[in-house]
Amino acid sequence: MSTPPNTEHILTLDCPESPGIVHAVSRFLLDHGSDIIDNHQFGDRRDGHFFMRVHFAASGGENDTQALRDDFTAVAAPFAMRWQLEPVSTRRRVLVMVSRYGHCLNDLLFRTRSGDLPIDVVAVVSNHRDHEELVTWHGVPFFHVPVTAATKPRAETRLMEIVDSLDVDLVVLARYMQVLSDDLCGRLAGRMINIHHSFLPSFKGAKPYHQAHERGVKLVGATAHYVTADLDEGPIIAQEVIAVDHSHTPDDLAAIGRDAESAALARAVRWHCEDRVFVQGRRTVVLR
Ligand SMILES: Nc1nc2c(c(=O)[nH]1)N[C@@H](CN(C=O)c1ccc(C(=O)N[C@@H](CCC(=O)O)C(=O)O)cc1)CN2
Repeated sequence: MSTPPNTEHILTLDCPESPGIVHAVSRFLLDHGSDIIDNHQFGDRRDGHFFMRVHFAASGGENDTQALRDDFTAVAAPFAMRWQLEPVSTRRRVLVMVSRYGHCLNDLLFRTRSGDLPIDVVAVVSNHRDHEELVTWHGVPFFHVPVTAATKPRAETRLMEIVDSLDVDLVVLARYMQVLSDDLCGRLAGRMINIHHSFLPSFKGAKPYHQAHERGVKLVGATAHYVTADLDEGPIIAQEVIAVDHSHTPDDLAAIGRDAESAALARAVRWHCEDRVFVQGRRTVVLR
């Protein structure tokens, strides 16, 4: 008899702390003939909330994922779990937005092409045409959506048309330099990531490297965070810092900082697409 295929899945859940959560999950996996490959959990004692991410191999094929979901519903209900169960093979559909600075876009496109990031960049949207040739070379659809104060609502409507038509899972602001409306932030809550070019909460807003130079910092940094209506205030996902010194000009700091920006953004995109990030109020829990 041939051995049925093992399909790897990721089960993520969070819920109010309660006795028996781990037992209920492990019992479910045992009852479904699954092997646990990797398991991370965190119980936040401050606010009594529990987080869990289980990587497991189920005995059935991919078409049994819905059966697993149907059965897990009864496990989740008594604990009021928020949960998700996805095959590891699911590739998230990502739309990248960029303005003039293209280093983060270039890094994401390269990491995707090389297989380092297991995502599909399904579109790039920009308010400028500077990076159209690079995007087209990668075989990715490029959408030029110009923005002015007067046309911003129409530009955001066009963006959502593209997001919906391409079934986008995640929007990544790769140095996209336009403030997005409260409405758009609400519609993409939890699935839009921005890279801010400073080690937040230091140096919010415009020209953070000039602010940092004025302050005489010895580290520059970058912060990848979920986008909310409050500029640069969204839950932080990943950060990166690089040492600098008194000899560096603001332009030097910006050049040095570009590596930190690309590294922090790629890490945040990876963790989000691997279902490792949980938003808890103004913070995140990252199970890695
Ligand atoms: N609602 C939000 N929108 C955006 C966020 C956010 O957190 N919430 N992050 C920014 C990125 N960003 C800093 O990282 C940033 C981008 C743009 C501006 C800004 O003042 N833009 C001006 C236009 C500037 C220009 O045309 O060059 C504006 O929108 O009027 C500040 C911070 C992305 N959006």
